[in-house]
Amino acid sequence: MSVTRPTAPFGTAIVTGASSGIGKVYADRLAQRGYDVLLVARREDRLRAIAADLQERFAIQADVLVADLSIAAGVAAVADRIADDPAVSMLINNAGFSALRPLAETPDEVIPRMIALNVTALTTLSKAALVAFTAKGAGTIVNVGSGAGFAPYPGIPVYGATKAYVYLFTRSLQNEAEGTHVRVQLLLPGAVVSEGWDVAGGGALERLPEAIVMTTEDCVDAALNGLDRQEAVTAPSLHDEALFHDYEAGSAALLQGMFDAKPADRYRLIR
Ligand SMILES: NC(=O)C1=CN([C@@H]2O[C@H](COP(=O)(O)OP(=O)(O)OC[C@H]3O[C@@H](n4cnc5c(N)ncnc54)[C@H](OP(=O)(O)O)[C@@H]3O)[C@@H](O)[C@H]2O)C=CC1
Ligand SMILES: CC(=O)[C@H](N)C(=O)O
Repeated sequence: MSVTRPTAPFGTAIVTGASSGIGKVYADRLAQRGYDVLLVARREDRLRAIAADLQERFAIQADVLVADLSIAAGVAAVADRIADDPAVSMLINNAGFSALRPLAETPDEVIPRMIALNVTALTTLSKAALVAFTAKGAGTIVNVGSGAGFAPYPGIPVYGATKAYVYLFTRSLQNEAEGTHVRVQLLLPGAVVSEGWDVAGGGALERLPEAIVMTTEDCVDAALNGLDRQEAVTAPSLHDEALFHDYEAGSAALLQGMFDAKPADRYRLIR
């Protein structure tokens, strides 16, 4: 006889990039809060070990979806799950990678792969979740950007630009979700200790002063605290919130200032 397990009270949280780093801690904390979790990444052995551990410690359902989110089939597998499983109540769009190299030294294949994962997958899955959550009148989307998306930083030309995209895209998504019961949080970590720095290469983490690098646990606990406080944007390591508010006020003024039928005086031709 088959036994149907009751759905967890909070539903199922999908965590992309759950096999290590920030995503692994998200899976842990959400399971602790009583969510069932669906863990997504490429390394199946790691996902299965994490899922087994979470099930044992928190008595929740932890499933695994092995998918490469830099290819369309992998993204479609997750999007289908969001569309088809009414228990899905949260999407943590966390999977991403960086390459610490100047553009001229970045292998050609890395560029489309990074954009596919950091930009296309996050966008496609956000859309799938927005549609599904709007239809059922509830749901939470968390998009993981980075402090590196706010200004050009040497050695990460493509990565920084993908995170600038995550910022602008997610702020727009929040406008679109306004008036619905879909919540969208933008998480902006600073520097966080994770395997991501090994993937990025160049031993950069070791060169950073300890005082500016956060643990994954502190990052995710602050992120969830921000979510509980209904924050739209959570930047765990940003102590001076005014910096962010001034940035947004400045960019809104710049946007307005960009629109005029006449060229600016400095471009007037002197005859
Ligand atoms: N660490 C930091 O300082 C900062 C990190 N961030 C962001 O945080 C997020 C998590 O990074 P972090 O925890 O540091 O790094 P990790 O390398 O520890 O985690 C990245 C996760 O993404 C998964 N992943 C990578 N490529 C793919 C792919 N093609 N398809 C599916 N999953 C993939 C990895 O799993 P697998 O290899 O098994 O597929 C892994 O689970 C990223 O978006 C990153 O940009 C933002 C700011 C700072
Ligand atoms: C610079 C990096 O690669 C880092 N993952 C970050 O987002 O700060």
